[in-house]
Amino acid sequence: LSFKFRIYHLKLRRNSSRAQHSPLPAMSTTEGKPDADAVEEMAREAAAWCAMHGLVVGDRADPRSGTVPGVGLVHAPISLLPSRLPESFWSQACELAPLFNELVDRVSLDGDFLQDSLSKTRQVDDFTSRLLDIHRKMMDANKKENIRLGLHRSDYMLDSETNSLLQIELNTISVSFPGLCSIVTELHRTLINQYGNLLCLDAKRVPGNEASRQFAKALAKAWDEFNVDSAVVMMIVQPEERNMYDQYWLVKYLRESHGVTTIRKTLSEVEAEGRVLPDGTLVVNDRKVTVVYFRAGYTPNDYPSEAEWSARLLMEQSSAVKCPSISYHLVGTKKIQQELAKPNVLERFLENKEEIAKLRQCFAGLWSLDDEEVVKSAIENPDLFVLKPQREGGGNNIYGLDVREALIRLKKEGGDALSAYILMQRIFPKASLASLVRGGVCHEALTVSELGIYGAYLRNKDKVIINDKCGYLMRTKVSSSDEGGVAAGFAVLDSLYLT
Ligand SMILES: Nc1ncnc2c1ncn2[C@@H]1O[C@H](COP(=O)(O)OP(=O)(O)O)[C@@H](O)[C@H]1O
Ligand SMILES: N[C@H](CCC(=O)N[C@@H](CS)C(=O)NCCC(=O)O)C(=O)O
Ligand SMILES: [Mg+2]
Repeated sequence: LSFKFRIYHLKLRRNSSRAQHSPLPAMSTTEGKPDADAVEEMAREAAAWCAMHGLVVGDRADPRSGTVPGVGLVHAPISLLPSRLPESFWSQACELAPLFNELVDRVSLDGDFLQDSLSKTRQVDDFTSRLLDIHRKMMDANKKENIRLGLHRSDYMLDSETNSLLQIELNTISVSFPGLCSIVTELHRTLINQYGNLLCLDAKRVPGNEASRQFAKALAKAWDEFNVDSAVVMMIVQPEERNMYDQYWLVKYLRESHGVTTIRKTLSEVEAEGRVLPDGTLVVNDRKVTVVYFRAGYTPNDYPSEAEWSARLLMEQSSAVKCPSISYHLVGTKKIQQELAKPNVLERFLENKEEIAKLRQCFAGLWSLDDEEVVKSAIENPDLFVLKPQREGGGNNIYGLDVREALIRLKKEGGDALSAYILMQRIFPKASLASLVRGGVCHEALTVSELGIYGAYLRNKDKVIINDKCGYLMRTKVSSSDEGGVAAGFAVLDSLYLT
């Protein structure tokens, strides 16, 4: 193998001196067989490593892969080597994490701002309307959440037009991959150590990634703050969940590092088995629950009947720490993202001028559809925009010519139809070659990446116990795909190589 690599390496040196902005050494160049062999060898090693380290997801080919743990697993879709990012943008993204954590908490306390900002949306978007109903009930009951836990992920793309790091969105509910992302970093460090000297790569340029342990620690600290020893953490999950191993990593660290027991329940199971005691304690299946961690409940698909809505309300009414609370959930909607980008709005929630400037610096163009001018230019240049409904979980955005059609249709419909959406500047990251491995098959593609920084925020009344970045998720997708998404099958799990 080393002989092959030497040949490959020499070719690589010759190639990379030619190609400008050469991405990480493309694991296979057009010439010569050996490169393909080398790549295949690495892909096999990587896939085997994934299986042995729990970097796995349910295999959609196996009907039981989302319901029976340990059945129908396949290695998580991965890139063979980490994607590169200039260190300055990495530092900028890390610096923003505690600022966004604090912003979420401040905005969550302004119930009127949330209700008013979403008031027109609720006229045309039933899902958002149901969330607002629960929020309104809590406001009317003057419900206070003294212990507040946020486990967020702020997603960014590096816009090649402006060479600036721009926020795609801030997720405040059910952020995926805090478990698996840490293992991808380990995989890449292992592969670089094994092959790096021949590829002139240095594993130390792959930043550490403790997301799984730090999220488990934040959940455990929230459980500590509530201080009921016999209580459990309850993870709200979907009836079918092929990403269950990402979730089980948190369960494992909660138990092994913090001695905290987690139970997994669907919304309908909570409706059937849950109740709130007169003192507000949430009891499910006779277990006291002091922390509810939502890995479901972020999409209308999670509420197929009234049972799921009453479960959501029951938990909100209880004294348990909700991660997220209904307020934190609403702060993470795209409409609020767009409202916060308006002039002088951040100043309503934060005092520090530098921090406000840092947040604003990463905002892409964001507009409501009340803005006639912008709607007009989006109809004329649809490729420069993304049209977004108030939905999470991937697969809901509108791109390209569909933006024009949708806007013309919505304008014809008139009324508040436009208020269900926001318009966002389309961000164009630079494409680079990468080798992707999915289902044991390795192929090279032109890709773009999206960097997510995890953040944890834990507060008890006016004491901020945790406000920190907690690792990162790099998702890499073929550059031809508008939407992306790992679960959706377009993106792979990646990590970072700082340049
Ligand atoms: N402004 C944008 N420019 C380019 N791509 C975008 C933009 N907004 C979203 N995307 C792409 O669409 C995907 C989903 O969009 P996002 O706003 O994150 O919705 P969701 O909440 O469903 O994840 C992103 O991961 C990214 O690949
Ligand atoms: N199955 C659920 C999925 C939860 C989910 O979709 N979360 C959103 C933020 S709300 C998200 O992080 N999307 C990026 C994932 C991707 O790229 O595939 C889970 O894992 O618990
Ligand atoms: Mg997203």
